[in-house]
Amino acid sequence: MAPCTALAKYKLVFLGDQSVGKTSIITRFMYDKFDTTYQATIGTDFLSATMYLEDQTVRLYLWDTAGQERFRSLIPSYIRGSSVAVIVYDVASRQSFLNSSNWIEEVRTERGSDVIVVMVGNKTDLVDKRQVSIEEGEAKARDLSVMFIETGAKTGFNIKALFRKIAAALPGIGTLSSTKQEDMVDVSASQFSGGCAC
Ligand SMILES: Nc1nc2c(ncn2[C@@H]2O[C@H](COP(=O)(O)OP(=O)(O)OP(=O)(O)O)[C@@H](O)[C@H]2O)c(=O)[nH]1
Repeated sequence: MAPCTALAKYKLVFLGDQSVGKTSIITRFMYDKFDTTYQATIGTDFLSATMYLEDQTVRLYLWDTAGQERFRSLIPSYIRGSSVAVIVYDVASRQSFLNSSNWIEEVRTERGSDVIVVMVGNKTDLVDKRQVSIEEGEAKARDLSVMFIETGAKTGFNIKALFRKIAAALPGIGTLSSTKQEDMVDVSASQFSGGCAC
């Protein structure tokens, strides 16, 4: 087994209503693939990614949770210990946007301010079905003091930018002093597949 080098590790939990695109965002980031068939996440899925930043490597543990109501009681245990909470809504579903407040509240209850929260409006390709404008998303994020970005898992729009934004905000990655930190983070991910137990 390879020796463990000091590697910064972070838990990212993906939350949001059923079918907003949590799994699709992760799949696009990890494998650059998109699947139109919907397969509900059962409980939670777990992936580990190594991310190569400008001058350091970090390991991200991605927790892809189920949006379905019947798994709701499990959510606090998934949020526990997370460094980052990614709250996803569907820009074509106003309800999922409204519900994003509840998800953020749940994160705050569990983690207080010890967590980076990113609100993500996904499915930007659904131009004709859009029910939530980017301005509304930005305003809500500002009100709730969380980060914000719109993405399109289907087209790949802003997926790398999302992870770049997260990486630049991670505690311990603050050595990049530029105000444009995000621009300095080169994101590429590979699935971690053993070799080191850390
Ligand atoms: N048009 C469009 N469809 C998308 C996009 N992202 C996801 N979808 C579709 O939306 C459906 C749900 O996507 P998932 O990624 O499974 O959603 P989820 O949030 O993980 O769902 P749960 O596991 O039930 O919580 C699938 O049919 C995806 O193909 C997108 O950017 N654009």
